[in-house]
Amino acid sequence: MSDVDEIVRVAARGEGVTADGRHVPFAAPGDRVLPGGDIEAGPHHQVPPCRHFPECGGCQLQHLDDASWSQFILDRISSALATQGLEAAIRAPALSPPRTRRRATLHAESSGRIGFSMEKSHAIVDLAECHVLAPELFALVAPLRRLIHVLRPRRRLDVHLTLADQGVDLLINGVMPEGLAAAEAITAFAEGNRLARVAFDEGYGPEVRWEPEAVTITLGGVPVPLPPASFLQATREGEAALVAAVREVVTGEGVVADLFAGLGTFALALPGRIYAAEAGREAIMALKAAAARSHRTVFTEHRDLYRRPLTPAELDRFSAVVIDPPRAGAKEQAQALAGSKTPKLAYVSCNPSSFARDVNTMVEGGWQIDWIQPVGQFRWSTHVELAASLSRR
Ligand SMILES: C[S@@+](CC[C@H](N)C(=O)[O-])C[C@H]1O[C@@H](n2cnc3c(N)ncnc32)[C@H](O)[C@@H]1O
Repeated sequence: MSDVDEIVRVAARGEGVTADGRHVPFAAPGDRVLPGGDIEAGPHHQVPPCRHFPECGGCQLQHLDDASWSQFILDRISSALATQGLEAAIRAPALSPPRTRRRATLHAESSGRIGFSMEKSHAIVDLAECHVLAPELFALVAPLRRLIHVLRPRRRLDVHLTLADQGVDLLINGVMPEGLAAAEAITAFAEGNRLARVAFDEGYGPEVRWEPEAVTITLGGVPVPLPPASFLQATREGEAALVAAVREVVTGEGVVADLFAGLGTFALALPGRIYAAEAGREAIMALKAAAARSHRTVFTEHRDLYRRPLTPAELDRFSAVVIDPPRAGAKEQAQALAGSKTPKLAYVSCNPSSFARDVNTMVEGGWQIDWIQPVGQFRWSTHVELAASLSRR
């Protein structure tokens, strides 16, 4: 067999790729593709720990060891930069351990099936085990199966699970339970499993049915009211890695801007005075209330940064800017940053392609990438996150 049949890298969607460009599903770097198409496992091929792999859409890369998963993450970032003609120093990825996901959306149907959607299909994998969810979240799968039988939903449900300070916060989208039997079942379920909150949403906003104590999430040491279905970094470890990287960038005096601030993952973890902008009204109100109670100086603004990005003149007031947009990136805000005089930027991204596009705009405006810290908080998935330090050349 010739060398060309060895897997040399992993493509964006997770298939192994041979030196001559052939894509081979579930193959790791170092695996050899035998003439009949069978794979001979190499040193980076691990036995996938979960019985649901590869059908379950929750994980695509369980056949990779951590070294080749890290390399996959590095390749995604460097190839996204290369499409814009950029290069940068990329640090070793910070990988979240198994069973640390504190936020996940499962799907469920009236038969009681509950789990992630199958890879490339809407069918639900009925979860018997999970190696990515935090144990507190996975422990609810069996009780939820029983509850869903009682609720008899007419359509498929989305089940949002978040590990809050008080325990698991559950939001079920797609059904509004009616009648005494359902109400009793919900109370017994919530009490029996010590849930922090149970809410339902049939399309008109979440209706809370159980919340014995106001639910919070502690960010930067500050308990923040947690509105149902809020954004949170997927793991505590991922949050810590992103915060540590951002803190390396934001060191000076003056006011720091936190754009796309959410509940304040960065605003509350940074020293000094912070301006925080966010389009989610409930999130920015929660951050404002939490900051006031803890005597942190956080000036909050409810603002749509796509329609109304901060102007260069507004940006010039800040000693540093943190930006953490959704997957689409922040094209208009990057253009304004390119034209501003603010000296330092921490760019946190969940999409290397939009990150590279935005950063390219800034590089053309006189910025440079100092370093990139990749973060793998969606273990064994193809999602890649990062925090980058940028400064003026
Ligand atoms: C990736 S999350 C980051 C949140 C926060 N920095 C954190 O780490 O928890 C992106 C945030 O951008 C907010 N967002 C989405 N579109 C926005 C817009 N047009 N203007 C301002 N904020 C927006 C979302 O509500 C969400 O809180």
